[in-house]
Amino acid sequence: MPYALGFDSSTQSLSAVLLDLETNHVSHELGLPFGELTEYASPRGFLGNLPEGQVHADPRLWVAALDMLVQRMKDEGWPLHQVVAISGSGQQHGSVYLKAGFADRLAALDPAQPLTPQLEGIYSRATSPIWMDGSTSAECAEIAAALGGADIVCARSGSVAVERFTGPQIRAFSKRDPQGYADTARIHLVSSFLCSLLIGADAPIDTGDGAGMNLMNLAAEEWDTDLLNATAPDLASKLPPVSPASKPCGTVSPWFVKRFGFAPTCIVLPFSGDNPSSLVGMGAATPGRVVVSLGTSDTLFAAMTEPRTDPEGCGHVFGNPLGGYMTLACIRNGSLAREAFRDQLGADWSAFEAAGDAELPDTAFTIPFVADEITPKRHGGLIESEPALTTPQRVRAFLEGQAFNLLRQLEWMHLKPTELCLTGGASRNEGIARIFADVFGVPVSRLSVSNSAALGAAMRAAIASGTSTTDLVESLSHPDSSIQPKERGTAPRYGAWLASLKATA
Ligand SMILES: Nc1ncnc2c1ncn2[C@@H]1O[C@H](COP(=O)(O)OP(=O)(O)O)[C@@H](O)[C@H]1O
Ligand SMILES: O=C(CO)[C@@H](O)[C@H](O)COP(=O)(O)O
Repeated sequence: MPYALGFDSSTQSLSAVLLDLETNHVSHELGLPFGELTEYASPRGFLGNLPEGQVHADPRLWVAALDMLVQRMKDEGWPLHQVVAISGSGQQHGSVYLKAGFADRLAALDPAQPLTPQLEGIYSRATSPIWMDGSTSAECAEIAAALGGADIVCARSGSVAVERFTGPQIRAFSKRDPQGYADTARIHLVSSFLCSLLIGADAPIDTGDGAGMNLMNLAAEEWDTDLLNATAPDLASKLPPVSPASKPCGTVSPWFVKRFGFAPTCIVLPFSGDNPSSLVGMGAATPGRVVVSLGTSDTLFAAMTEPRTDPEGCGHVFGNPLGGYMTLACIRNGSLAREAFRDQLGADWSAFEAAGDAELPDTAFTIPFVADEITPKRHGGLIESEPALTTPQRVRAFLEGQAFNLLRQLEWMHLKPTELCLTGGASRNEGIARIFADVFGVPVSRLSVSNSAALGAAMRAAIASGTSTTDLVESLSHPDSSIQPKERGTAPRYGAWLASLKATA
């Protein structure tokens, strides 16, 4: 019986989904929260105590997690020898810096030894900046100036120069540590780094995740020489090639074959970003379905046929792994802000469940930016309009504020959804899902598979091995029964919220 396997390495965990290709159903699912790997001191997947604005992760954590997760899959009896195709995805924008000899090291791995120690000393930068890093405003301005303006960077790459994007992060590294940059022979995204481990060679960067770098020419689907030159010296030689997500880039390496029993013929597709991969998993790669992902970040995305950029400069165009483009807005104050507010209230998630039933006065709203926000750009600081609300009301106002901020993205995206598909860790909370239905004024649905990014990766692998996309979407991306919005809308509060948001600009 053939199987397709998908991985997803998001901010806080690595997960895997195995598809049975005879029935087109999920046969196995497993997740590994990075906090379990205590030696990396990253309970949330990233390191603490860095200079202001910098958020980095230890790349060895991702390597160790891959080794550990596949070992668990083997121990649980997953039919790894019957897997015919694998793909995966990674949190977007994060980058890994490697010395010369990375590919040689991968090719010479000893299957009797774990992965992490065999890659010691190969990193030219000890830590990897991730999407939460906001420390590169100066570099964004320099790149925009070199290209002749923010609008030119946006027209070419799909986004204005953005602090968390890989190009500005590479420029910052080349300025802060010129020797470390000179010692770097290869720069990978989280996605292409993990794919490299799997194939035992340098993997390409796919057009979905590649569009989140401010380095790829969106129309040509190739590195943009002017953007490369504006970013850092000799950058072209340090990047792997760009590839469509659908073109196999190798087979599983001997290390995985010998250690875990994969078939040497099992093909590997380029990994993509977690959001592009989730677009596939949610059955939204064909325009029509609008997805909200409530993971560490909150994102709203949809497929689109023509690239449409955000006049405010916060939204993005990425490649759609199944062809064409996708539109995306990313909110930094997602799950970690919900957790901080929950803890501030001394509550637990049941208060968020209960908030679905709370009623609010028309004047009550909350600007829910606990930490600095990127969409829109604002300094952190919670603003609650009404001092005397109950806990369920305060939670409702907070969640409505988060939903309002995603709702307003529909305008520049020119989207008018008739339904919203929710995914991500917080989407399982019924109260949160109900509030999103009320704010958007449309029914909300969810999939039974919780990790839509790993599912999308497995679906991409299945498509490459000959399964029809339509059959997969029909079997796997069929939303469950939907939550209907309440009759009484949230419109008056939305107006007050928008006015307050403008006033804080
Ligand atoms: N019952 C719940 N209610 C609200 N949020 C939840 C609940 N369970 C998990 N979460 C949130 O889900 C988040 C993790 O989501 P996930 O999609 O796994 O993140 P990522 O993919 O970014 O690693 C946690 O930070 C947590 O706040
Ligand atoms: O920066 C973005 C998208 O542009 C984030 O959405 C990252 O891709 C992290 O994703 P999650 O871990 O929150 O799923």
